[in-house]
Formats: sequence, structure tokens, C-alpha cells
Amino acid sequence: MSDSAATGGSLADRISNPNPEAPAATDDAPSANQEDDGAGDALGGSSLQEPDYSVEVKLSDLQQDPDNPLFSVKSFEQLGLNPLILNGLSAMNFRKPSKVQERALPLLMSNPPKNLVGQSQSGTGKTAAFTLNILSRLDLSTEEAQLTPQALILAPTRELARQIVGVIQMMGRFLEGLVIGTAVPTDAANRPTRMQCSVVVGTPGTVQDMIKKRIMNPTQLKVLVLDEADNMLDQQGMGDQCIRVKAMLPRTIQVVLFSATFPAHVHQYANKFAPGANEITLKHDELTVEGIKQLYMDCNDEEEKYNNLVHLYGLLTVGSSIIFVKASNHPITRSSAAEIERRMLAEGHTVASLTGGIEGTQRDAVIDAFRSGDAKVLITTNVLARGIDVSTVSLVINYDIPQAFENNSRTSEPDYQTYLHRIGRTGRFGRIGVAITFVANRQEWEMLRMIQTHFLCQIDRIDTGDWDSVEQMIKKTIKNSRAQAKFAQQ
Ligand SMILES: Nc1ncnc2c1ncn2[C@@H]1O[C@H](COP(=O)(O)OP(=O)(O)OP(=O)(O)O)[C@@H](O)[C@H]1O
Repeated sequence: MSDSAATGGSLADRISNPNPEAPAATDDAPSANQEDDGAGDALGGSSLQEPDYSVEVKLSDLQQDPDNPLFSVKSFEQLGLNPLILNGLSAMNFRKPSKVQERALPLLMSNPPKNLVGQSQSGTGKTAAFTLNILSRLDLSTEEAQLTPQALILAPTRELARQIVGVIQMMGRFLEGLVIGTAVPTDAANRPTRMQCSVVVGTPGTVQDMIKKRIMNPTQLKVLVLDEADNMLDQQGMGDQCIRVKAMLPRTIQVVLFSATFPAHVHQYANKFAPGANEITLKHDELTVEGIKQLYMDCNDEEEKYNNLVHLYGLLTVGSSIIFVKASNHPITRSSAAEIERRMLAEGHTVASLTGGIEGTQRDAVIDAFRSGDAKVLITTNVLARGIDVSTVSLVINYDIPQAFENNSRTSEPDYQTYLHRIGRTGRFGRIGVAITFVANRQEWEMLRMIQTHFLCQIDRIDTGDWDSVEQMIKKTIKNSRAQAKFAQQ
């Protein structure tokens, strides 16, 4: 039954004929503290999580389309990489570079090293771009060199840091003497007394602490990478930590900033952090990924959101999916994630939830269960909006539309960057996915409209009055991605 019909039309209709009794959005706090818990062993990144199919054939079509972010004219061989690194790439089934890899690598690897501010759409292989530069620059000729940090990668969350460690391990597996260290918050018992490794990947607060306490020697560092750089530099606490870390590093260090988004105010700042940098940038309208079908669903109120969610999951058997709820440190928000988890579990779904309120090793267990497919549905906040690469994710739900904050208060604007990063958890590297945003009041509908205008993208309405066609439409999109996979196996 159409719930919107019950109130006289869709939200879109009601905007043109506004209903003053439309429910107001509830208050929310700014994004979660992403630095608050213990460590775990490095978990493999995407390559350990490859689904049992490959998108190779279709991918090669995409990679021949000059308008596609995966397009490239060169091969990895032509980019002048060490044969042992090339072996790592082919073991990971990387056949051709993506556009950002092809463009960034010559800039990154040239000598004398130059800084880089690099932007490309979500899921287009930025991790490999900065990893290949780092692996190419390492001196692993002596044991002392192998055990002294030469490259440092900072990431905003422990999950992303662990994922990057996994990618470097895979890509550098044929490099003898390569040792990678993870610097994420941990309890005292598990804290390393010395970072004896060639590459360190960590979160800024922990790295700052380790350098200060002389656990990590920064004097031989040649490369500093900030992944999700706009996010790190824009958050007050984390931005300060990044600046303090950089101040303790050699002055000649190559600074590399990567993200899918660089809003103008951060871009200015990025240029100060990485002076004289080469730049690879995108326009607003180039940012959305074509393979992600963007939809929205009208809901009359919070309860209807939940009912629609359950209805949707009743209809669909998708690979893995992520449900994003409001980003907040607020206990109520956390419990709303927990509440959805509880109710979904009761419906028989294998669900896990990860919010900023969960502690370190517990967090690792949740993300590991999701990566392995033990939990098919992950309910989370913005804490996992960025960087997380699980290629089986075919559906993303914005249960709450991401909303911008200023001075710790909610504004009436959407958080454009977060929207893009959240939906970018699907449709990775040429795959196809669906992103559904729930709107439950006039303000949310207005934010949705602003998102469409900002990115010049189309977000189609799902008609909840006709669940049969909802089912068909979503299944068709998701089936396309399976068809693509099947095609690739032949
Ligand atoms: N050249 C390549 N060939 C095949 N697969 C690739 C290639 N480069 C990257 N990939 C795969 O594409 C996926 C996305 O890569 P990655 O996580 O680096 O994207 P990203 O650009 O950093 O995304 P985000 O902006 O969301 O952080 C990964 O699963 C990775 O293994």
C-alpha cells in the first residue's frame, strides 16, 4: 500500500503543496569520534575479499571508454614499476591501471618527488595509486632499512587503516623484507614498544602519540599519505593531529593527499598542507559513479521508514548491504542503530552494527564478519562512510540522509561529501549497485533535491505503493551486476 497515498501524494507532491504538519527532523550531533578504541591484526583489504567472480571482461570494456574513470591507455608495465611489484599486481588480478592510477603514478614517482593532491571517484583505485608509489620508493636492501619506517599513511578510521595494511601486504607480497606496521589505538597490553617496519599505516592520534613517545622513528620517512584527506583535514581534532604529525617529519617528505571529494574550503587548506602539489581534480558533475543506481523512498515518519526497510529486505536477496543511520556520538543515535539491528535480527536477517560507540577489538570483529559474509547487513554511521571496500556490497541504504553540521549544530543542508562516500560503498571498480535514500519529511526531501542539483545526478523515486515493481526494478539492477559477473567468468 502506498503510504504516501494515505497522506495525499508523494513527498514531492507535498512539497509543492506543503503540509505544515510534516514531521520535523530530529536533532543530531556531529560525526562520531573515530579514534577511540583498541587495535587488532591487520585484515586483508579488498583483494582478500574478492567475491567468487571477477569483472574482468566487462571491466576491459569500461577501461576502453575514455569517459569512464577506469579508462587507461597505458599498462602497469609502461608505468615503470619494479617487476616484483608487477607480480603482486597480477596476483591481485589487476590487468590495467584506472584513470587515476595512470595519471597519478607518473606524477608521484617522478624525481625529485613532488607533492600531489589527487581526486577520483569512489572505488576507482586510489589505494593502489599511493601504495605503488610507496612500494617503488622503499629501500629494502638492509635489515635496518626494512625495520625503519620510510612511508607513513594516515587514515581516519581503524577499519580503513587495517584495510590499507591488507592491500599493501597483497601488493608487496613479492618484495623481500617488506614489513608493515599498524598504528591504531590499542590497550596498553598490546601496544608495541617500537614500530620496526618499513611502512606504517595508522590513525593520526595514535601515530602522533607513537612519535612523541619515540615508539616510532620518523627521521627516515620519505612519503606521507593522507587517505580521505579532506575528511581528516576538515575535522578539528584530526586536522590538528595531522598537522602535528607532519611537523615532526622530515621537511623534504613527499606529501600525498587523496580523496573522492575536496570541497573548496578544504582544497585551499590542502594546498598549504601539500605545498606546490601537482593536482588531479574532478568537477562536481563528474563525481558520481555511473554504476550506482540512485533511488529514494518516501516515508511518512520514522516508523514507516522502519517498515519500508523490513519490507525491502523481505523482497530482496542482495549480496551484502550497508544501512547508514545518523552520524552521531549521541547515545540515542547509537541505540537507534542497535534498535534496527535488534528488530532486523528478530526478522531473521544476519545483521551486525558498528557505530562509534563500539570498542576496538569488538569493532574489528564486526567488520571482519561483514567482510567474510557472515553478516550480510551492516548497520553503521558515518564512521564507515569512507574508504571501506567490500566488493560484494550491492545495496546501500541512507536510512537517515546525511546532514551537514556547523559549529556542532545541524544545518538545513545535506552533507554532500558524505552522501557521495556512503553510496560509493557499492559500485566499486566497475561493479553495479543500488543506493536508496529514505526521506521522511519536507526538510529531508529538500536536502535530497539539493544533492541532485549539486552533483547534477538523477535520484529516482521508488513507488512504495507498488512493491512488485520496486522488487523488479531493484532485482533487475542487482541482477545486471550478477550478469556482468557471470559474463566475466566465461
Ligand atoms: N587497476 C585495477 N584493476 C582491477 N581492480 C582494481 C584496480 N585498482 C583497484 N582495483 C580494485 O578496485 C576496488 C576499489 O579500490 P580502492 O578501494 O582503492 O578505491 P578508492 O578509489 O580508494 O575508493 P574510495 O574513494 O571509496 O576510498 C578495490 O577492490 C581494488 O582492489
